[in-house]
Amino acid sequence: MRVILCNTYEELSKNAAKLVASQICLKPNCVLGLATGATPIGMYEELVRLYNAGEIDFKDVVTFNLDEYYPISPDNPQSYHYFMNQHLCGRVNLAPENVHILNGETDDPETECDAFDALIESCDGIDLQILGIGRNGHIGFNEPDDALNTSTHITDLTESTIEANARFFDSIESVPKQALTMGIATILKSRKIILLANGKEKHDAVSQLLTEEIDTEVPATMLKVHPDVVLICDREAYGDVD
Ligand SMILES: O=P(O)(O)OC[C@H]1O[C@](O)(CO)[C@@H](O)[C@@H]1O
Repeated sequence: MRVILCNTYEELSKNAAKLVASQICLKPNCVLGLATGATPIGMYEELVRLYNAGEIDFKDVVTFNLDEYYPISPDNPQSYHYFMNQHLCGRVNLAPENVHILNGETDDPETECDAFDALIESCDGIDLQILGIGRNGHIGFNEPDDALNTSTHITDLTESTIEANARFFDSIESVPKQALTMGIATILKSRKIILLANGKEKHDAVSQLLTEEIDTEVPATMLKVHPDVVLICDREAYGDVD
């Protein structure tokens, strides 16, 4: 795993956006796997800036989002549909038919998840997957457990994730208790992966990732089997602070 250590969140965001922009320039019809949460917001800001400067074009780019709460309406400002529209899709020329986000309102989650994996396969897989990391080491919403699901699936959120994400909701009671998420194999099939982490809250997860053996109780450690992962993190997350 290559590590790019950054001094600031701005530097982290620009480095991540630069790698995404290079992917788009190399392959204008590339398939991107996208993440939500607080961490990638700066990267999306930078991508929008590059788009407005005429440096990248999203016309033929295809996207698949990692996860979505369940149940949740796409109109809910805390849904990942809403997030993506606000931070990227509504601000660049991504074609709506090329944007794929799991439906948090489906009454048949299993069929929804199977169809999502099949659609990724039919697009010849993900070229570049962006990931954040949960405080407990989750990637997507693959929570620590004694076994991990390989394909896209519905999952229960842990108390730790519900508490961490309550900051985005009116109250902890409003945080959905479940989510739909790409599975570990869905993520690992991506040709290249960028993992973003900033802030001291992520230090334990990052240090477990870098120092521990593969362990389903720290789902991010599964990334160690992938040949092309870049961790872009700040010094607080890395632990390199005075
Ligand atoms: O960037 P944050 O808000 O700390 O979230 C960490 C990760 O957890 C999630 O909320 C769940 O997948 C992701 O969206 C994010 O990458």
